[in-house]
Amino acid sequence: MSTEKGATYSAWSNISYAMRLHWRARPLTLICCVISVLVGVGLPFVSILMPKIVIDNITAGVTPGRFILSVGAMALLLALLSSAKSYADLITNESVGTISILKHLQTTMHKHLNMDFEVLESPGYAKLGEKAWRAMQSNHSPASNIPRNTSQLLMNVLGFVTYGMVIVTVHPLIILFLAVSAGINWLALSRARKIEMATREERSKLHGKLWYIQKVSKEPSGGKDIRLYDLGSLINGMFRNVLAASTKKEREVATGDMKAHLSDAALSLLRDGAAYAFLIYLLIHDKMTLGNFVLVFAAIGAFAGWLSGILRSSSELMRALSEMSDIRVYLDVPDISNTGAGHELQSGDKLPPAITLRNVGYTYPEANKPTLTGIDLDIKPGERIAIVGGNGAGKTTFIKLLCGLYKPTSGEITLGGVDITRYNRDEFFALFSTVFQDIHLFCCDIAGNISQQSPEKTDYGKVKKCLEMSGLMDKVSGLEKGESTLLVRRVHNDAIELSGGEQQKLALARALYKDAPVIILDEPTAALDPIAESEIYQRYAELTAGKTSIYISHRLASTRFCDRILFIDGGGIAECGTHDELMRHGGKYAEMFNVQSHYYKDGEVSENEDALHLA
Ligand SMILES: Nc1ncnc2c1ncn2[C@@H]1O[C@H](COP(=O)(O)OP(=O)(O)OP(=O)(O)O)[C@@H](O)[C@H]1O
Repeated sequence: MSTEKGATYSAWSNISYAMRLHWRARPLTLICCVISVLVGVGLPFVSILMPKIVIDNITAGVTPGRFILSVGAMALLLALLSSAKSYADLITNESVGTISILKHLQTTMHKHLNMDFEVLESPGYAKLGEKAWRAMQSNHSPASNIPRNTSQLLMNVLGFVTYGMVIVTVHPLIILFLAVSAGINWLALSRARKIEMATREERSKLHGKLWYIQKVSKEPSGGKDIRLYDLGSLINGMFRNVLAASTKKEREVATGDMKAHLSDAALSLLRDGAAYAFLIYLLIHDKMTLGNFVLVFAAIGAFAGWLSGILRSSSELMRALSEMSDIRVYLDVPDISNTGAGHELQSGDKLPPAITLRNVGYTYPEANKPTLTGIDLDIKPGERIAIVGGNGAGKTTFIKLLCGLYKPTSGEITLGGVDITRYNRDEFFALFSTVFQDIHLFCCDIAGNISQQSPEKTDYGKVKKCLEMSGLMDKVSGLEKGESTLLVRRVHNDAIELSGGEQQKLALARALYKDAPVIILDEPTAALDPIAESEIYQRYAELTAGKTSIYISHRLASTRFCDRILFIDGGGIAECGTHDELMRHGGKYAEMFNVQSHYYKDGEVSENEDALHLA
């Protein structure tokens, strides 16, 4: 079962999931777990059997040869079992945590990279991701130890049964007594586990908050504001409060555990004391041989150990299984879009067919009103469209819908008359070259950042051409290693840092390299200096030649070279037409344009009070 919220998996399902994961990665691990179970019970059993055999042999007066043979055989068996245990423990310890952590990291990495963007962005999913991440963070995490937890539980149960049988054969009353006290222990521990489970969700939320605050405090991107606005004490205060709340909850769990263990210790003392007294009574009254006395005496002590072991390992296993559920809930969130075979698309280097929007609307998850509603639009192949509008009008949302990152919550978008959801998601993405406002650089060289390919697959001539067109060539040619210069200093010591405008040029070069039939530029010149910006405007026709282009900008003068301007306002297309048409119409576009153009008079910045009014 897999839903975004509240999915659960049975204990059996989680155990078999973990076992299959280990079996596929290294079958020897599970074989060693089975060996651990058998040897874990057999080894102590042989140890407590040995004194009985020695005493029985002595009291029976066996020959020295037979004595040596039977004791020697036991000693040999002990040595063999002990070696088997060491080997099994070694293999299990070596691989249990490592395998599952690596497998989960690989699977989650694949999930992050391939899931729908809309799902990736949703806050609910991010919380599931944090929970899953915490569940698999270290190789000491319970989720990675399910094979070991399971084998320990089995070993304790097997030991409990075996030793119980030994005790039963000597005197059934003792086992009855031991079983009743075990039941009481179980109840005490169940209470502790209930507290743990009841507080789990809340503890997880508090951990999530701590994690977030820590992340914010160490990210350089927020570091400037934290220092200049003196946010340190505010963030510290938040951290302290959340930490105090988290510690309080953890203490509740620890107190429950402590009470359970105290009651376990008190009961063990009573139970074992009474059982030993009974044994001594049987021995004194000749109702038990010395050999059996030694055996059962030791068995009662060990029996208590098996019992506590069952309680402890079942509690650990339960915890591991609920963490495994966290991981699986995250991994099993389904994609919304079509990732399977889709409707046939024409090859990427031709103009795409017309894109049509009919009554398209979009409401963000958890938002109380739609960001966009009732959008009707026909985009002709090769058309150059500009999108303008105020902050928060929905321009970026519009282009995310258009290129399939979001699925409309109402209406439909078609490409060549076919609903875009019918195309394979990744084939559809291939139609778009995009430059978004937030630019991400990858920890490879400049050429790789542009081609988005390995060096062997990169066309360096094309990289150079795109660098020229985007205006970044001057910078790159001045670097010692040119386009082989590494980026992202966090990863590479010899990497360089690009300024905001240079990053924007690099993003444009990346979009040009992809050379997809639709090019979408979301404020691609916002960080550029006036000369670089004007070069991009002059080259716009060349950059978008033979492509459909969508251009978002707040600089209204820059949209004049587009065939059509869409003015987004009030959740829809409020005005549509060429620059001249919209100016003649005298609506909000014209108003915005006039306000903006007021700043620029014969190359000088107006300093009148209108400017202050607008600031
Ligand atoms: N991931 C999101 N979840 C919820 N609401 C969002 C999300 N992204 C944007 N919004 C909201 O949707 C509205 C439109 O945002 P969008 O980014 O599309 O505006 P925009 O026109 O591109 O704005 P700007 O000119 O400031 O870049 C805003 O009110 C914003 O708060």
